Amino acid sequence: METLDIRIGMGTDVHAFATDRDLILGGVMIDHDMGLAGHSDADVLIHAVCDAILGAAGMGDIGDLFPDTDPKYKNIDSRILLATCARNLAQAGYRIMNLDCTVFAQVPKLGHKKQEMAASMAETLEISPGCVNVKATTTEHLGFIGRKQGIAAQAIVLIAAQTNPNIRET
Ligand SMILES: Nc1ccn([C@@H]2O[C@H](COP(=O)(O)O)[C@@H](O)[C@H]2O)c(=O)n1
Ligand SMILES: C[C@@]1(CO)OP(=O)(O)OP(=O)(O)OC[C@H]1O
Repeated sequence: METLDIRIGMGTDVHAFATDRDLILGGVMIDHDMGLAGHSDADVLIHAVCDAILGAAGMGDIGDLFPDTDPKYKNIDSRILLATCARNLAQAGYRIMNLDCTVFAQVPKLGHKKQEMAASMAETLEISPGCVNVKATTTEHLGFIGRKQGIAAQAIVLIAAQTNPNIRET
């Protein structure tokens, strides 16, 4: 007889706006006069998703796997980091049931890019686009986001594994 092993994880990330940087969210280039500062491409949305996946699997956080002191991650496309997290998750015997995310940005407007961001992350994770939802909100001009100093993101993911109770865990 099989039992269902399900786990939940959440992730949060924040990056400051910076000049002379592209703005990339969920692996999608967003047209804006500022990008985000970071060691990698600073894709704050993907970083939150990585942390949600790692959290659900009990695998630490993004900085444990990809330290920002390692030159090999300098300006790296965060989809590569996300694909690594997905691979580690699969190797641990889990699959993603659904992923829900929120981007907190006063600017730019993101409504027209939400589907594209969801589809992009679904493609990288090799899951159905229907399993991924991306939302956006301003903070009504309050706080650092409201002052247009940066963008934050949160993600929550549900993962599941089929386990066989006849196999004793050591
Ligand atoms: N950068 C943003 C932020 C929000 N939206 C869309 O606006 C709606 C809600 O915004 P509130 O700040 O009033 O919560 C919602 O439909 C968001 O998708 C946006 O397009 N870009
Ligand atoms: C992704 C990494 C690694 O390049 O760098 P950043 O782009 O600075 O991102 P952050 O979310 O601060 O932390 C994770 C880092 O280790």
